[in-house]
Amino acid sequence: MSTSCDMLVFGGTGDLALHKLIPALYHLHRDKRLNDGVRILALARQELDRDAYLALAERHCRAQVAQADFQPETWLDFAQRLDYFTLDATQRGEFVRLAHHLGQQDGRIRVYYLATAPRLFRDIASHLESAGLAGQASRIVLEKPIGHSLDSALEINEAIGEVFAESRIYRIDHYLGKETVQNLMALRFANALFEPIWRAGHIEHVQISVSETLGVENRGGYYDHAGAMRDMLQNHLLQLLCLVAMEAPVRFDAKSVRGEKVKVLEALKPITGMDVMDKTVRGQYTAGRIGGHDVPAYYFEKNVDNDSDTETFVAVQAGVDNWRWAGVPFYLRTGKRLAKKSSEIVVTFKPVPHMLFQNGQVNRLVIRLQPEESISLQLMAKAPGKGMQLEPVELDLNLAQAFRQTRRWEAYERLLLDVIEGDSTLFMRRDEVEAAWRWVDPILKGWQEHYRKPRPYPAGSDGPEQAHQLLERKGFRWWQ
Ligand SMILES: NC(=O)C1=CN([C@@H]2O[C@H](COP(=O)(O)OP(=O)(O)OC[C@H]3O[C@@H](n4cnc5c(N)ncnc54)[C@H](OP(=O)(O)O)[C@@H]3O)[C@@H](O)[C@H]2O)C=CC1
Ligand SMILES: O=C1O[C@H](COP(=O)(O)O)[C@@H](O)[C@H](O)[C@H]1O
Repeated sequence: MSTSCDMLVFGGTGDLALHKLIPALYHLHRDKRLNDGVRILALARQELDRDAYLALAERHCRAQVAQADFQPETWLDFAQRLDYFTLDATQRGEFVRLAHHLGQQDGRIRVYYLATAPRLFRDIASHLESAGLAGQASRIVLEKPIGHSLDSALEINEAIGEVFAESRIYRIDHYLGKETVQNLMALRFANALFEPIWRAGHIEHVQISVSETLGVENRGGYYDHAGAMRDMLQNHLLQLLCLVAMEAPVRFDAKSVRGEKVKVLEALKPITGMDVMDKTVRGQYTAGRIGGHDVPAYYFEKNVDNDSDTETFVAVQAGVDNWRWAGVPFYLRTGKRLAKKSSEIVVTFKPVPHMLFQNGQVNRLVIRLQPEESISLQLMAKAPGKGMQLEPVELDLNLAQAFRQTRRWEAYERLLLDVIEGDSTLFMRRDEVEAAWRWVDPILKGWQEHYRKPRPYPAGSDGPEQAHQLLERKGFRWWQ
């Protein structure tokens, strides 16, 4: 059971709040994880009274939560925690009104969740401070992406840091809240088996793929200025890379885990200038078919420029320049409107030094984050019968089956609870975000100078052909 707190969700009428945050809070309430004293206040400019907001939130929550998990009486109970406050976050004066509405804090924890565009972060932090709302018991949660470049991230971090101490800033990356992502740490650091072979001497290459079937939906205005690199790779995929590549932290706490992750980001081999042509692939979807339906090209999506050069797909060959990983390629790829929704980390081991059999293959560890969560190790075994006919078989750990009685938590449930509890282990520290941008910025610059046009790929495919060539050059293939 959590501690009591006021949770203020700026951008409370937005996509993130209605699709992810409110449903996550509902689930926590339903599972009796929220203290009775947790109050939720959604804020946005739209003029709504409390009833109208509750109706809006209920409609979205019903649509997001599995039918079996949504009970009208539980919703009514949960809704007692919920309120709405109309406020324009750019207007300092409105925070005085907010302070009156909230009343005395009396040491009570206040969580400010900024589910708004990053351009509002600075205003919100400074207006909270001038209204006397940024005291020691308050915490601020920032959504990714933090800025759109290193400079803008530095500016945001600087501005927020003037109001909130780093220990009270929670930079969220919801991939870190996913169950299997944390299982990756359990696999690596709670099993002696893997550590001796988790290094360049034994690992041939690593693939991290996050593919989506969705397009940009109603977020074209944001996405067309971001693209796949800023929206996904700079944060989610690099965080996954960190968890694969980091050294064992001394303790499982915020300081140690984040300290190890930042070392990985700092060791990323720079990709600069013309290197982008060899080491990266940008793609943009054209019209195609997904799940039996025709879908339009990216440049026909709502709020997208119709001669947009924004990438909806990116693949990168990264390298981590340190003792453990020298010479091991890390292939990262992510894209929208691909053939299937899946997120996987695939660690391919080197072949045996001398193969005795005709059809031996390498061992692979496949960590599936979604749609189903599983970890499997591909081994070679002899097929029954005469002769040494080898076939790959899987040692399979299906996490949903292994822990059948437990509902799988959504990432936001865990992370919201962590903020309330004051545990920032699964959040990004300032230097991590900046180190990630420091690596990404030269790639974006290289694209501006040498690689402006993304390669087209039909919606429903597995991305542009060039993404396959990126691996084929080294004799590898993307794991399907
Ligand atoms: N949607 C998602 O799945 C994800 C989103 N994010 C990030 O979360 C943030 C929000 O995204 P998303 O929910 O999609 O965006 P939306 O555009 O759907 O929502 C923006 C919200 O901000 C409010 N808002 C805008 N201007 C102001 C203002 N001046 N004062 C107060 N409120 C304001 C809007 O309400 P109103 O106009 O009424 O003021 C609305 O509630 C972005 O940074 C995005 O990158 C991150 C991960 C996933
Ligand atoms: O942060 C984001 O993540 C989602 C994908 O999240 P997932 O949990 O469904 O894998 C992506 O669609 C969105 O564009 C991005 O902003």
